[in-house]
Amino acid sequence: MAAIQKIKIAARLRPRLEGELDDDSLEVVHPSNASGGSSSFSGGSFIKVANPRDPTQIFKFPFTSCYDEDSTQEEIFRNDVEPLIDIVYSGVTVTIFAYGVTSSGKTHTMQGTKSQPGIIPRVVRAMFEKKDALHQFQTSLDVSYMEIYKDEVYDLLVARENAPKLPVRENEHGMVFVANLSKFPITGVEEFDTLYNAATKHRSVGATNLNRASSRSHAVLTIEATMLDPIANTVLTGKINLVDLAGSENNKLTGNDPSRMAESAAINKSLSVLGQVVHALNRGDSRIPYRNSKLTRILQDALGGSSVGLLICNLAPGIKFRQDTLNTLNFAVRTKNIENRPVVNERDNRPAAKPHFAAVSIQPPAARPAPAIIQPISTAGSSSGPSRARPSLVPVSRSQRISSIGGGNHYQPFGLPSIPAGRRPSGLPEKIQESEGDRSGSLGFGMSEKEIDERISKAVEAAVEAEVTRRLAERERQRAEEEERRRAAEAESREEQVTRSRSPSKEPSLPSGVLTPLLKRHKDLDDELKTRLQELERKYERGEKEMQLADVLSPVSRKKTGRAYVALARAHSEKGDLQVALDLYRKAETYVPDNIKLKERWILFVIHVFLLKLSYSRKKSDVRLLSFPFHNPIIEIEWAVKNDKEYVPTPKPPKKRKSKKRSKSALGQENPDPDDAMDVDGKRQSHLNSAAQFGTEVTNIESPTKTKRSFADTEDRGNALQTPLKRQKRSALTTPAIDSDDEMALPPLSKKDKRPVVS
Ligand SMILES: Nc1ncnc2c1ncn2[C@@H]1O[C@H](COP(=O)(O)OP(=O)(O)OP(=O)(O)O)[C@@H](O)[C@H]1O
Repeated sequence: MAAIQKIKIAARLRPRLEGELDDDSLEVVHPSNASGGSSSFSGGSFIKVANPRDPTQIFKFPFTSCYDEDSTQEEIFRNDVEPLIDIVYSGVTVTIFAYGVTSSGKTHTMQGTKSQPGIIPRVVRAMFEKKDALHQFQTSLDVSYMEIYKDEVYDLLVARENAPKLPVRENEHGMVFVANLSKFPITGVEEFDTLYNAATKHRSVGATNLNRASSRSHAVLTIEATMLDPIANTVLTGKINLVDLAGSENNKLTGNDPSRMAESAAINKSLSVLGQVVHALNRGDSRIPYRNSKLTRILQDALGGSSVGLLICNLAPGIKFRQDTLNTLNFAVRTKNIENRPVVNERDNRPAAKPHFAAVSIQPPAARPAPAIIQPISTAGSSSGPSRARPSLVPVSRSQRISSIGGGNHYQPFGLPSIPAGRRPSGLPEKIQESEGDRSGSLGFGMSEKEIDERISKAVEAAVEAEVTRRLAERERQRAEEEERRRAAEAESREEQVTRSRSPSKEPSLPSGVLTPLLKRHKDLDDELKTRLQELERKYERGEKEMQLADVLSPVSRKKTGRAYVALARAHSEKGDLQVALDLYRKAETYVPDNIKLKERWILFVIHVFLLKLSYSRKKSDVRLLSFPFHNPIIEIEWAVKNDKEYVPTPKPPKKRKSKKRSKSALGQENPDPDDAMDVDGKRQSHLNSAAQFGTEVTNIESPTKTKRSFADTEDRGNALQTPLKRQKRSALTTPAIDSDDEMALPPLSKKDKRPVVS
């Protein structure tokens, strides 16, 4: 297991700016404070914040380094940053990032001013100083600088107008990099300053209420040190990423205009993803959402990866920032649990031995090339308990070896190992060499190079020939087997056919002549079935279309269409086109399937039509309405109109006898006997009762204030036969209309319609 390095956290409180109120909402407490010491960053210090909701409650955030408002750039650099330079020169990637709310002093800490240079210029100077001390290496430094603005990556070292959006990619080893990002070699501090000052002007900066020069992007400056060991012919590559994050913003405080708002949204989103990544790493999630923003993708190696990390939390004083301060501190608390597994990036430049596999025939096999290593090489005793850090996914090719840092505790903040003597620069962690294959490049078998080559060619030819022959033979065998199987199957099926034709049929044969009418009947049925099916399909398609149309309409349009269909249905029912009316009600229902009242009315209407049809069919041979099975004047009028007869009202039955059973059976009866209906008053009455009862039920569920136009109603109005027949017919057949106060309802009945029944 590689040694685990937790991200180190440093908190820095900036001094109050002009116009900011003096309050003690935030305080940096050092253990030496009590004893009157002056140390501003010794261990054991913490940040003290009062709970905004309950000021009596105090939160304490202990960090290894806590810097108060009097701390200097020099202090921070010497204490927390300088030790990391040696780690960079050991071939490890180091990432320092400044995090905090807008105007909390991130840029001041990272970049600083001419009079108070920040971490970046100090790191560069220190890098050059160290480089000059590394006599045994041929060291070169390169710089690259990018910004992530609105989740797009731009090269800050090229003129802004020429800077395209750069893609973030992953190499074959799973390492994330920014494609086409320029990298400039730097030979001295002045050269760097010139480049950096020019690049800084390209960075997106804007004025907000809180900061006159607020960074609108995240900036990542990388100094890469390449150290060639000319004797060992190996190359060490160390990097330091200096990240000045844009600050989280509260748009109420910043007073951002729309363009600033868009920037702010991008900043806040990427910072939120950063928070999610930190949270996920803390929980030990299997999926870390690095890919959710460019910022986290680029910082992936620093967060749970193979680099050493330092997070500087910048804090702004004052109640105004208290909530943001708490957020920053909470973020810091989570981040300090993130475990990285730093690895040394070393590339072996020595030429690899040729894989002289042909030599197998004449000598024991040469050592095989070392396979790529996905995990850092383990260091005994370097693991400290169960780890939640992701294993580094940086694989190492044969010529690139990675060693983990572990063991001793040379650098206090990161617990790095002590420096071994030798050609290594002072303070560099020890590499663990993996076993190498035979690197001599010479077989030394007493054969000339030419002879070996010839042998190789022969061996290869022979091997290829043998392989080709083997494969051809194999294919031939498979083909023969397949052919055999096919023939056997064919023979089997032929045999089966012959057996079947020879053996007498088990089914008894029908006498001639019987089959033909049966077949004919079967065909007729078949045709009928087909016609019915087609009809059904047509109906279904029509319904489908209606449903599809209903699906795309807005609820209001659906309601309107449904209402229109109801109106049409009503018009048709008035005309007596009951079938059409039925269809239209059905359509209306497609548009307003949830309208229960429409459903109820529709059911009543269907029953009504059914009863009507039933009565007509019964009356075909009878001219007298008295023989009508139900005491239903509407139907009687219908019948009279349709048959051009005079309407004679049926005398009221002497007494209503309730018989649930009969009534049920009457409704369910498919072929009622007309004579029964004629002779037995009770039976007729039961039909009537059932209908009336049904109508009453529906009426009961409606509001008593509503106009009730149930089936029972219809009957009452139908009783008003003394009115002209036409109106009676209309009022009777409009029965299934919907309540007037229903959304789908038609206009309420006129007063005339409602007038009392005249008997
Ligand atoms: N330690 C400090 N000493 C003196 N002045 C400071 C310090 N820290 C910050 N400032 C001042 O506070 C102001 C805001 O600082 P800075 O621009 O660095 O904030 P920031 O966090 O980078 O803001 P943003 O996220 O908006 O870019 C600047 O005027 C800066 O000079």
